[in-house]
Amino acid sequence: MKFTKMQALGNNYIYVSLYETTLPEVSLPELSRLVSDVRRGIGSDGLITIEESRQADVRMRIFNADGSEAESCGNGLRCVAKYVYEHRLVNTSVFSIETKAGVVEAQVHVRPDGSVKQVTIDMGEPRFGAGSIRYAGNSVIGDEDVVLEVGTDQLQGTIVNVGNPHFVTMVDRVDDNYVQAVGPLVESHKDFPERINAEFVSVVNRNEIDFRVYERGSGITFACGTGACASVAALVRKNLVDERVTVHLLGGDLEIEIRDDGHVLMTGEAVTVAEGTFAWPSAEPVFTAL
Ligand SMILES: N[C@@H](CCC[C@H](N)C(=O)O)C(=O)O
Repeated sequence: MKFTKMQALGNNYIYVSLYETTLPEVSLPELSRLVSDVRRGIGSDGLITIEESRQADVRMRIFNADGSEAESCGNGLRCVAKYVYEHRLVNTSVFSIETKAGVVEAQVHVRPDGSVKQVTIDMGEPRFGAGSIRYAGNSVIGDEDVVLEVGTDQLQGTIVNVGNPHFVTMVDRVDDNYVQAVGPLVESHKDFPERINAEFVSVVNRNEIDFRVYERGSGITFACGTGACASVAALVRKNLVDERVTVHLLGGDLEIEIRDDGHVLMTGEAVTVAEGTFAWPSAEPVFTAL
């Protein structure tokens, strides 16, 4: 199986273009678990396939490192956009990408040598509150917040659906130890039957925020594009930041803009790390031992 490893702000996936290669006879969740394993596979935050679409110019599917399929992936969308443009699977710099959550628009910023380093994605309009996801709790506050019982603490956060689900909590200062301790409890909280991505954000000023994430199905990652979009959308709704915000993530910065029509625009890097062939037959026995 041919693959490309790409990363965006350190959020790295194995990309498999079904235009150019065939998949081994294994389910995609299994394949994602296998390639994501840094010791027995390749090592990544998950697997992304690039496929033909009936509704858009191309289609992507995203699987987390634990094999669960997500609806969307912001960093993945930017890498897919770079990939399909540079591989001439599209011939315009603005094109559409189908995800499990619907179709979004990508714009690649083409450099003089024809390569792409920066990509903007129009992520569409976010939805807010318990009604925008599968929520099984009974602790709703206002239109968009819920309170979770986490150990002996109560944690208030904003629910935002940007294709996939997010719980955005404000903290005084981002703290990686806190994210490691509390993130998994939020991700798998009983109030979220489909689990959730947990974001911890602190406002630096009206145009900058610090951000950490514990991703559903992948744990702590260096960056989460949809999480950054969800966080800025939540903070704009609470009038705590302006409509253009630089999000400082563990892996670097993302520029997020909330347009007048409510659409969230995300701009940031997309980088190719390696291309190769995954030796599936020799890997198979290793996988079955997992
Ligand atoms: N890292 C991604 C999000 C990947 C999916 C997420 N873990 C989920 O399960 O919803 C991003 O950049 O948005």
